Amino acid sequence: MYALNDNGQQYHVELSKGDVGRYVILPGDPGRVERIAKFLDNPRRVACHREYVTYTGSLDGVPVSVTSTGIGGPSTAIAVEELIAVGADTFVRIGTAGMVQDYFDLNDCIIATGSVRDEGTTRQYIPLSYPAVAHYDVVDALRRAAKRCGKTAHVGIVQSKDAFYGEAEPESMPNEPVLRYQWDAWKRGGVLASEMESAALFVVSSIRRVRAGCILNNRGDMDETIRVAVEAVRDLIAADRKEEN
Ligand SMILES: O=P(O)(O)O[C@H]1O[C@H](CO)[C@@H](O)[C@H]1O
Ligand SMILES: O=c1cc[nH]c(=O)[nH]1
Repeated sequence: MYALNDNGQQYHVELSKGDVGRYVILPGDPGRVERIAKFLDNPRRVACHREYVTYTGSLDGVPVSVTSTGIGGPSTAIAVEELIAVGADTFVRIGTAGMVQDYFDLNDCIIATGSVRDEGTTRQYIPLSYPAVAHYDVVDALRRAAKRCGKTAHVGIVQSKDAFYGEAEPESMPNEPVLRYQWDAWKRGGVLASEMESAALFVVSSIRRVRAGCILNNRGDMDETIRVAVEAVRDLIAADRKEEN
């Protein structure tokens, strides 16, 4: 099912079984991987190919990895598929986002419970009536971790799109009336923020029966958001350990 390169590694992420833990933190930006990896014990770079940079370290003695997804659904779906193929089963995306609602403080973070599938990748997996939802375990772990870290978190639906400039500069698009109409609909519907990867992450994860969640940041301190995500992974590790024993 999965494509391998000449070294027997996953074709795009260049990883093999044993290179990553079951818990993987997923930033979009490859430049954010090392910054997140510094929160792990003994992090080391295990792969770097295209937009996919991977570090593996540990938390509480359990292997945890960080892999960048690149921008958008296509590269995210590939990362998630290939990470699952080498043993990952729990994902936490850490990303930046534009705020749809205007009542947030710029320091607040967003925890996604689901995503509007306003992108093309997941339509190639399953009809649009299938929801893009985060896994309850990960949402709950993120929510509790934010509280412990003293970070205000808004929990709810986000939007995943393909065209960054459709959000950033709709006036430059022939499709401007539709973009504005839709943005207004998301706002009235309570959508919290707009980004580009969570729908692909949630749909692929649901279909493959693994767990995924997502925490987003606007202009706030990224290290604070990373700390929340790392705390949430610690919680998941502890809860999984308890369940296994
Ligand atoms: O900060 P990351 O994780 O890359 O996420 C957001 O930033 C990029 C756009 O600038 C898109 O990938 C969007 O989803
Ligand atoms: O406004 C923004 C900021 C980050 N990412 C987005 O998709 N939109």
